[in-house]
Amino acid sequence: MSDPILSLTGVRADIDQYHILHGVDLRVPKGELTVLLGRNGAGKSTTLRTIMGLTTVTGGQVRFRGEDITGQPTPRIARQGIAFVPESMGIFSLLTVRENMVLAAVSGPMDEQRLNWIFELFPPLKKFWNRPAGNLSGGQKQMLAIARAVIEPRELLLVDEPTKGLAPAIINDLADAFEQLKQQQVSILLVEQNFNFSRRLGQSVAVMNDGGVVYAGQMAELADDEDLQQELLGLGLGAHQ
Ligand SMILES: Nc1ncnc2c1ncn2[C@@H]1O[C@H](COP(=O)(O)OP(=O)(O)OP(=O)(O)O)[C@@H](O)[C@H]1O
Repeated sequence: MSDPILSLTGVRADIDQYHILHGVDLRVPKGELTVLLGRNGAGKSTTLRTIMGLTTVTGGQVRFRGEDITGQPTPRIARQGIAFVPESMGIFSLLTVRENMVLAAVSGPMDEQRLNWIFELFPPLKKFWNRPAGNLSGGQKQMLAIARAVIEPRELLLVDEPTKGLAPAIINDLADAFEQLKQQQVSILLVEQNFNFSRRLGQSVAVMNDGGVVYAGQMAELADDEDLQQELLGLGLGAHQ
């Protein structure tokens, strides 16, 4: 396993008065796609939000490229090179695809070469460039959300459940795009519930339960071990999503 670009050690975090994370240990290897799995309410979204400085950290450490970023303000964490696509996607429905992208390029005009790379990753964005984002399909909106996150170079991409509510054909297109991001050695931490999507893309995997990581390893091992899947995720034989 290569060096981690991101590591969490014993991270505890609260939302309001609730203790949600109870000591999360997680390593995201550089240049790989890591999937964070777990049942509903296990703490996956909260882990992403905690990395971005959006919860109250009460213990432990988050390190990015070896530097301690625990509890830093969110804009500073983003500027250091972490992009975040929340489950709500954060796109502007009334603005065109182009306007959404222009707003995401906060450091200045969009880099044309990078934009062409994004069009290769997500052809529908080029096709619907001057259409309101609200008119896009669910999968295309997800593509726009990811495109906004990577329009400026980012070393680590956090994506929260991109397949949620998408039809299988669209999930397949999205998986193709993630394959390409992987080939570009973008480090990615993906929260997912869809095990087939996860096993196709994931190199490393961590499984959460009740605010902590209960399993971490290579995805190939978990994908081959149906008993372990059943134990950790409640997936039945042949009943993968
Ligand atoms: N704003 C909040 N106030 C109180 N509790 C919250 C809040 N947000 C999340 N929680 C609780 O924190 C726990 C972890 O939630 P989280 O959303 O991180 O889980 P998850 O693994 O991402 O699951 P899901 O796939 O359902 O989103 C859950 O018990 C949830 O009810």
